[in-house]
Parts: sequence; C-alpha cells; structure tokens
Amino acid sequence: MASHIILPKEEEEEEEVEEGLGVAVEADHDSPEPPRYRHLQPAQKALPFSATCVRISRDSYPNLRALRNASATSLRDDDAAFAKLDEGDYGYVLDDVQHLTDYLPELPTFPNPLQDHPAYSTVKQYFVNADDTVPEKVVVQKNSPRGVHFRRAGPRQRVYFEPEDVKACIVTCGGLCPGLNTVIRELVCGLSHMYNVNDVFGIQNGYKGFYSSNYLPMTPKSVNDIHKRGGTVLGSSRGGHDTHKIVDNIQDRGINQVYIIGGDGTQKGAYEIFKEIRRRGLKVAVAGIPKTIDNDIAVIDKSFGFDTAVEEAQRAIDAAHVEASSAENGIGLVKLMGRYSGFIAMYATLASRDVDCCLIPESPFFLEGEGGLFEYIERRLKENNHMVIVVAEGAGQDLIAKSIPVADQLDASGNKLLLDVGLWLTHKIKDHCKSKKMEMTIKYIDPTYMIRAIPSNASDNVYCTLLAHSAIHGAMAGYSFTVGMVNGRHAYIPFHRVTSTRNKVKITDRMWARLLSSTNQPSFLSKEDIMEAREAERLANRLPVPAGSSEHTKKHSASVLSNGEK
Ligand SMILES: Nc1ncnc2c1ncn2[C@@H]1O[C@H](COP(=O)(O)OP(=O)(O)OP(=O)(O)O)[C@@H](O)[C@H]1O
Ligand SMILES: O=P(O)(O)OC[C@H]1O[C@](O)(CO)[C@@H](O)[C@@H]1O
Ligand SMILES: [Mg+2]
Repeated sequence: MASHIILPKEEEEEEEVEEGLGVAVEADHDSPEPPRYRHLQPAQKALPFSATCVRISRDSYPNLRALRNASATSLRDDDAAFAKLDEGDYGYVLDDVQHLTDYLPELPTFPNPLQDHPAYSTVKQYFVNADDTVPEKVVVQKNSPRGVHFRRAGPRQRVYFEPEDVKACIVTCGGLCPGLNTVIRELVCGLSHMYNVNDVFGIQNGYKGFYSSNYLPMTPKSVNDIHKRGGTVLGSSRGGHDTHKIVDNIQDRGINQVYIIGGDGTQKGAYEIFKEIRRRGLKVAVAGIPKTIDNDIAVIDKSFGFDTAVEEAQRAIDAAHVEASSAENGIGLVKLMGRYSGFIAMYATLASRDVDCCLIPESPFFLEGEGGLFEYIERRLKENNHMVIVVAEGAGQDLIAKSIPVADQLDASGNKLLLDVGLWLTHKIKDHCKSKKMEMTIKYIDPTYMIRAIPSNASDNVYCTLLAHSAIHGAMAGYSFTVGMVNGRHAYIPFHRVTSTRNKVKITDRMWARLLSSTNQPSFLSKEDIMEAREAERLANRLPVPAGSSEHTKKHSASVLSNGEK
C-alpha cells in the first residue's frame, strides 16, 4: 500500500498534472492493463483536501493496531487464521475475503468473457478496479481513521474459471423470504447470459439436499417465470448441515461454484463448507447471498425481501385499523416477524402512521402499573376510541415465559421456538379490560407467513438481481464471500463478519426515537434499562481487545452487536 495519498484524477486535469505530483491516473477498466498510479508528494500540489490529509500520519492513530485487529478479535480463535487484514495509510484496513490463490497459488487466469459481450463491452469502466474497496462507516470526523473496508463487488478483468469448466449449484436454506426465486433466477440467467456458464444445478430442500436428493438441472428457460412466485422453487429446510457429507458431494460431482442463499445460520454453514473445501485444497468458490426477512444480518444495509415485507405488512395494519376504528374501544393487534430484531415492526409502524404502539424484542416492556402498556391502552382508548398495536414475534418472550412456564423448544437448526406473543397479549388485554369493567373489542391479526410467502416487489427484484450478479462476478473471480450492500455499494464481506454478530434495532439510536415520537407510546424503559442499552452499545462499538483476555470472552458471550444507524 502506498504511503501517500492517491486521489482519483479529474479527467480535465489529465494534461495539467505533472509526473510525480501525487494524483492517480484513473484506471482504464476496459483495458487489460492494471491501473497505473502516478504518486506525488501531496504537499507539492494544493488539492482540495490534501492539505488536511497529509498532516495525518500513521502515527496519529495509536489505536490502529486495535482497528486492524477488529475482525480477528471478534472471531472464534480457530477461525482467526482465515482473517485477511490489510493495513493501509491513515488508519485504512481492508477486511478481505478468501481467494482461491490463498491456497492454490499457481492457478491460471482467463480474460473475462464480458469484455466481448455485446451489452457490457460498450459500458465505460464496466470492470471494477481490483483495488476498489467500500468503507464500513461513512460518517467520519476530520481526524477519524479511514477505518474498515470491504472489497468492492463487481466484474474483474481476469477470471479464474473458463466458462465451459464451471459447474455451479444453488441452494436455499432457512425460512422463506420474498425474492428467493428472483435470486435463483438471476443466478441461473446471469451465469448463462454474462459468462456462458450453462452447467447449473439446484440443490433441493436446503443443505441436506446436497447428500439426500437428486440435483435439479436449471436453465434460463426453466427459471424464466419463477420470480413471479413466492417461496423457493428449490425448497428449503432447517437443520441437516453435515459439512463433510456436503463437501464430499461437491467434490464427487465436480462442482466448482456453490451459491448459498440463506440467513445467519446458512452463512455459518457456508463458512464451514468453505473451510472444508480449503482444507481439501479444492478449486471451488463459495458465494453466500444473505437472506432473511428479519433484516438481522450484520454489516449489510438491508436484506432482500425486507422492503416487500414492510410493504405487505401495511395491508395487515390497515385491516387492523379499519377493525379497530369501526368498533367502540376497538383494538387492532398485528403480529409481524422478527425473532430477535424488530426491524419489520419498526419500519411498518413508521410507514403506516396508524400505529399507536410498537413492541419489539430489543425494547423491554411491562404491562401493569404506571408507565406500563395497560395504562397507555386505557389512555389511548379514552383519547381516540381505538388503537392499533404492532408486536414483533420475539417481543415480550421473557414476560410470556414468566406467565406460562414451558421448557424451551428448538427447531431443527437449533433456533428457539417462540411463544405466540400476539395471542398472549390479546388475552392479557382482554383480562385487564374485564377487570376494569371496560367495554372493548380486540382483533388479533397474524399475517406473518402470508407476508413471508409473497413474491418480491419491484425494488427488491432489482436488488436481488444485483446481488446475484455481484455473487457471480465474485465467484468467477475466484473469491469466497458473503455478498451484500454496504453503504449503498455492493461488497464482498468475509463470512466471519456476517456470522459473528446480529443486526438489531438500537433503542438508543434516533430511528427508535423517531418511532416513539410518531406513536407517542411510552418508552417502557427504566433508567436501568437505558443505562444497560447504552452500555451494551458502548461495548459493541468499543475497539476490540486482544483475543483470549477475559474482556474478549465477555464480548463473545454478548449475543448482540449491531449495525450503525443509517
Ligand atoms: N453454526 C452452524 N454451522 C453450520 N450450519 C448451520 C449453523 N447454523 C445453522 N446452520 C444450517 O443453516 C441452515 C439454515 O439455518 P437456520 O434454520 O438457522 O436459518 P437461517 O439461515 O438463519 O435463516 P432464517 O433465520 O432467516 O430463517 C440449516 O440447514 C442449518 O443446519
Ligand atoms: O416457522 P419457521 O419456518 O421455522 O420460521 C419462523 C422464523 O423464520 C423467520 O421468518 C426468519 O428467521 C423468523 O422471523 C421466524 O421466527
Ligand atoms: Mg436465522
């Protein structure tokens, strides 16, 4: 990494810049030549921000080492060996993804077939610069280090597979989500139309399908219409991840590109598969495409299907509002998905404006007494005669467990099965109103599976298409990664970054404050709750501590870290 500033060159300045003055010549992405930089001593040229930049030296960042270790310390110790951290100037850290050449250094490369593609070859700078990276944090201060970056997604000039040698497979795992079929479709079509890859198979019914079902040949024709349907044409499942059996099958069948669509559990599985592939020294690229309606995957801006879910949730909220407002003291209660993260509930509430109270897993609440939910319901009904409550499925689980003690049950993947907070709340509210001799009507609507099962909307369709294309470009270029949008740009993210934490609504952030001010609901939080939330956030944002220390262990056991507010 150069130790001085590299600025993109303004086109009109090209002739003016003298050799050795510190401005990079913009890469010619259509030529096979690697980008050429002319480095200059920044002080010699008065560029708009170079004066500030040059004063910042590496030594300005005593925490640079800690920053560089950001990923490594959040890894399980046995995974730390896979972290690829590259340090640059001014506190820049590249948290890089795995590449085939990390363990197969002699692999040949080939020109990207896109350069002869009638559609793409006309695009100026269609290929991304090999050094392009995307910052994890875009809000910075004057003296901030440049921070952690991820490799930018997109087509490279050289690829590591010849089209006729590629044998690709696609698998979908975990719960349903709008857009699954669009991603499948665009993987099949993108491989064929962009890279002339026509040997593509679907793995049926999730991970276990690798070793227990027939593989389904897929062509652009066979997937042509599937994006108009909800669900996944491949089927999905929980459990059944047997790394060795899966990789045995990948190896036996000569598969060399594996596209894995699924949530946090699925991405953990993808990481295990990658590690085993690498251990066996196989020339196989693993591309994870994060899917979850809960939007709880770390690092990425949002997961596909989330917008569709929020939009569809409006229909249930509207119905609840109609029911509530057509009755005397009417209450409409809507349950939305969100096992650990209340994003759908929060966004659906903010979008609707008819919601009087939103309850999410991240924000504890209580029923009885001053400042509790019952008091708020009584007040709201007095003021407005009706009210709408939105509750995320993971909210209030501790309260339910206290009133209905039952042993925890797990699904096949080991996820805790939730008790029905909507039904429980309905009964609690009814009992309370009865005890107060209050006439009321409550209608409980549970649209959760209806929302999850619809096809994706237009914007999610485009998002799914771009994710699929980014995944294909990355796999063709020999990387193994989870693909995702980070601050609006597609990036290749190391598996460990998306599997070590979970994205959660931060109740100390402005988005949750906006929600509270839009519904006028009480925060239900005690001073201790607020302190606890702030402390959790402080710990989450703190620069990492060395692996192995007791603080490191404590941080690992805290299940929740979260994305920054947008
Ligand atoms: N730690 C893990 N290691 C390997 N495989 C895993 C791990 N966790 C989950 N899996 C596998 O990933 C698949 C999907 O996991 P899970 O049911 O938790 O759904 P998910 O991918 O998190 O999606 P969602 O929660 O959005 O429905 C399952 O087949 C499961 O066996
Ligand atoms: O009933 P299933 O299919 O196991 O899935 C339910 C879970 O899946 C999700 O839709 C995604 O994780 C959660 O919101 C929900 O708790
Ligand atoms: Mg999950």
